[in-house]
Amino acid sequence: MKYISTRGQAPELTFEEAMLTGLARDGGLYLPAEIPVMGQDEIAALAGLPYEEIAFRVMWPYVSGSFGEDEFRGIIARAYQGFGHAARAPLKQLNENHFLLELFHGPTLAFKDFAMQLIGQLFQAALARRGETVTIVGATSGDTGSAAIEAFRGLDAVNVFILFPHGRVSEVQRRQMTTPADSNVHALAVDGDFDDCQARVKDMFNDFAFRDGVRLAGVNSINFARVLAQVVYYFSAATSLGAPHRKVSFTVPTGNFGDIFAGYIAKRMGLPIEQLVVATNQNDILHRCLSGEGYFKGETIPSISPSMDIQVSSNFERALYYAYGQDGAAVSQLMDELQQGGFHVSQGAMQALRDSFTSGRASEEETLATIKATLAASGELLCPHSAVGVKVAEEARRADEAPMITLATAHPAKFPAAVEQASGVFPPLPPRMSDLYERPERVTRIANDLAALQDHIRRHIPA
Ligand SMILES: Cc1ncc(COP(=O)(O)O)c(C=O)c1O
Ligand SMILES: N[C@@H](CCOP(=O)(O)O)C(=O)O
Repeated sequence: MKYISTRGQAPELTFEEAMLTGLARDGGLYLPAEIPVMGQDEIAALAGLPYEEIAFRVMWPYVSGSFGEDEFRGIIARAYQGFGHAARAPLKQLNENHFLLELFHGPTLAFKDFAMQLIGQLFQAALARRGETVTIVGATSGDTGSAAIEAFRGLDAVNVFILFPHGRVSEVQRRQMTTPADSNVHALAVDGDFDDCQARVKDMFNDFAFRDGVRLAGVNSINFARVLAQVVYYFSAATSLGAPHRKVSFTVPTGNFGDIFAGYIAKRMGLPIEQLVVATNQNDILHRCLSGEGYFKGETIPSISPSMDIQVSSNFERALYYAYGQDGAAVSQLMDELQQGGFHVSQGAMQALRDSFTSGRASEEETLATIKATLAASGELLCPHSAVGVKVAEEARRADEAPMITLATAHPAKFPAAVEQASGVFPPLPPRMSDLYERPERVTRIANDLAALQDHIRRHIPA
């Protein structure tokens, strides 16, 4: 399997090379040259299998040139052994035709652990084989950063720098990033918003002297391995509700478009998905775009679902690549226009996007009301991101049809203030994290300035 860039000007790579490379050298994002399709009988055979076996069968065609079969099975087993639920991604029924896919039973209590625990293992295996070290620089609105730090802390071959927007993540998220004592992990509180952090990370990748000098690697969803790991739970959830014999729909709380793009890949692999619903908070650039208003950046407004406070959705570039008929030059042109503020989507591409995605938006009030109402109706305490999903899903459901599965992307205990405000219930952290508020923090406050960030990173990686 070869991997190609959305902008068409970077070298084709193997899975392992694409994983270790991060952003393509033409500024684009790597994708498999062809998406493997699973037969309906192969999909049916997934029903009832352990999560790890489903993960192996779904991901194997993508990785088989880079990892051995036994090696990859071992990597999957180690990745998910620390999860706090035997099913890894359990489904809960909310009402007659609406289900919640709980993705927060990993070590840092967010869906990011599904991919990050896996790529932590993949990086270790690949770097040991090559005898190489890398510098991972990541941007986070709260959850990617803590998941990355948890997955890579204490590893000799990896130094990790996480940029998060100062004052714009929850206290639990911040402490998850600032309290690990391992010397190879560094939390940087940037004076800016998430989009600034993500832009600086991309700037570092586009500065080839810096990139090659520090051997830069990325674990944001820039990295296709991140997206791939998230494809798995679409299959596990859908087959447990009767796919491929029955269609299902998914609603995905969305920010950087990685999680819903994983659903799109699952659909292209043959999973019968009726609707893929993009659910946004008040930072609704994706909803506006899918409603035909073009893709124009606005100001990021802080919300009670801070992990989705994003205006420039990195993976939307991947969706545009397919919507524009895999035309790298067209994608490059759009991304240039985005630098100037935004772009209109062509009629044909808009139709292609609408064939794949629908969308909705939840206001702050609606999010709070959904947390309260869902607790009363089903006993399920939602985090604000998941509540955005449930609200939008209820509107997107059609009377006739496919069961709706909303992705519950984080544990409510990561956002206790909003959850308590909405429901009157304070969600406690799991016992293994109960001293989080007492642990000493280690963080560097830093300007939203490329040179300052690069200087800090150079000075903090071992010679
Ligand atoms: C809790 C939570 N929900 C939803 C999202 C949005 O996911 P994505 O960025 O893949 O669209 C994020 C951030 O990625 C998140 O941390
Ligand atoms: N919401 C994310 C933002 C980064 O997204 P990623 O999937 O590209 O890593 C976060 O919590 O950091």
